Amino acid sequence: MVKICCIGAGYVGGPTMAVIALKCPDVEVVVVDISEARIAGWNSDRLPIYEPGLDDVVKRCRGRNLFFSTDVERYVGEADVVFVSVNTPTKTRGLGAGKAADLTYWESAARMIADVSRSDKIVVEKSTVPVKTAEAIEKILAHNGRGVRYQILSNPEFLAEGTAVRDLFAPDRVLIGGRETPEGQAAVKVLKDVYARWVPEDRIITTNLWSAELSKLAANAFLAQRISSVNAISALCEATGADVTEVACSIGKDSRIGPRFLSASVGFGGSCFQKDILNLVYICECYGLPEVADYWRQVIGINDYQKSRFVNRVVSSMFNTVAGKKVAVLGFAFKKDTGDTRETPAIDVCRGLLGDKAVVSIYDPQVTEEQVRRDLAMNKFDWDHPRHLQPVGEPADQPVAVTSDAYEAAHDAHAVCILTEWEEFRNLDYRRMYDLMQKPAFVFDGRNIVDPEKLRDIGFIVYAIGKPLDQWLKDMPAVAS
Ligand SMILES: NC(=O)c1ccc[n+]([C@@H]2O[C@H](COP(=O)([O-])OP(=O)(O)OC[C@H]3O[C@@H](n4cnc5c(N)ncnc54)[C@H](O)[C@@H]3O)[C@@H](O)[C@H]2O)c1
Ligand SMILES: O=c1ccn([C@@H]2O[C@H](COP(=O)(O)OP(=O)(O)O[C@H]3O[C@H](CO)[C@@H](O)[C@H](O)[C@H]3O)[C@@H](O)[C@H]2O)c(=O)[nH]1
Repeated sequence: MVKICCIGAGYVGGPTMAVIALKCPDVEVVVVDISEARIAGWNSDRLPIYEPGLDDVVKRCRGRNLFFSTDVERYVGEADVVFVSVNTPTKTRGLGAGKAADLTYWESAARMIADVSRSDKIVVEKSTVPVKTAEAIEKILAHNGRGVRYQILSNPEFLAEGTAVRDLFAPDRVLIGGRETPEGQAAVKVLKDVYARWVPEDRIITTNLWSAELSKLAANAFLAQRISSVNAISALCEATGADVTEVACSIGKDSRIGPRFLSASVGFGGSCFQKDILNLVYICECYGLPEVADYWRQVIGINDYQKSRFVNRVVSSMFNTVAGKKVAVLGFAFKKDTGDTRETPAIDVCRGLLGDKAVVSIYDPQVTEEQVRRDLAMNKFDWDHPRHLQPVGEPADQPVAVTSDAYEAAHDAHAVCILTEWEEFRNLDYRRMYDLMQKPAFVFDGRNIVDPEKLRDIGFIVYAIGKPLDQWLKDMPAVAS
């Protein structure tokens, strides 16, 4: 029986291993982590991450062939296949600060594997890493190996949060990169046989190590580029009277373009896109490709522009000042169906509003008040370290409230900003909201989930990303002066 151990019980390690355990009942899967709180969460009735369908998967195999433990060394030592799914944050200091991947956690995991291993192992890169990381890991293991033989595989993860279980059950593809030696190919086969238990063979792609590592960064860069492209067009729509939803639908009908990932928004967030593109930019610079680096950097540039453009619209529409005005923020997670707030556009928007002295009232069905305050107090990129190691500043004494429903957030507010596309925000009683609010009452829809015309009929002044502007906004400058 193959024994699997996964180092890192986070958004990737937890769900991925739970699905492997479910689909391979004869394989023992142990997920280990240095964070006691995380492991305690996985062993409890309240899992440490919110992901639709995950509770059920974990309940069906936890204690049978799926285990969560802090005894990292024991289970790594016993495993045949060790997945490494630890944080790979953006460096905040030193060479490559603000761009390069910080491989501290990866390196310490690799050194620990070398320390405790007494039998040959396949080590699988599950974290997203710079191209050529496998070479560095091989060196660490080879120089500390005491005769143990290792094969390194790259098996990047493509799941998206909110749909992780669905994505893992029916992935578009599973990618496995390995050395092109007989030993390397034998290791690829071991991992392929695990996935082949439920993934059709034609969806399991095998490549060389560097192609697999680079494909992950490239896939995220392409996805983020689509969002920045449609967001760039959204600004032009507002200037011309075109409607970005109609434009996206029209171009998406071209089968060469396709309809998905063309929703204009307040900006993309999440733990991956920005980090991985910065990583790609840094790699390009290191290989002497500044033009390529600049090309990808601009995807982030447009994303930052989109977030500040949204704040500018709010401020300029409200007579160029939000000082002392209550603004309700609906949604703080970076997308619906997750409680994850890493790099969420809501942080930048709230900071922008607070910078203009607004009083902000936030409601999100899955994000706690503690998390909101941590996020608003945290420095850029610090969120991507294991939670118990995150340097968190004292929450500043800011005029921020976190409410338990949308109506409470909107009570007495001058404006509502919709920043996450939660289903419940589509179905709010906007007439009731309007009655609760100061007048003129504004809605700024950063996700295009409300019908602007219906809200205008109620009496709201509505701004929706990339949609024709109503007269009020046409009369205001797009950029606050
Ligand atoms: N979140 C996603 O949707 C997603 C999808 C694909 C790939 N990825 C990549 O996967 C990796 C992990 O992402 P995540 O979202 O699961 O992060 P996460 O922060 O949720 O989980 C990482 C876990 O690793 C643990 N850890 C760190 N160093 C450790 C060590 N030396 N020993 C044991 N445990 C250790 C941390 O305590 C943490 O619980 C990153 O490289 C990320 O870019 C993430
Ligand atoms: O048309 C769209 C689609 C997405 N978004 C935003 O883009 C961000 C990222 O969304 P999504 O990609 O769905 O979620 P992630 O969980 O960040 O997943 C991405 O990042 C993961 C980590 O690398 C990869 O594994 C996934 O394949 C990749 O989709 C979110 O803020 C979304 O709201 C838009 O604004 N418009």
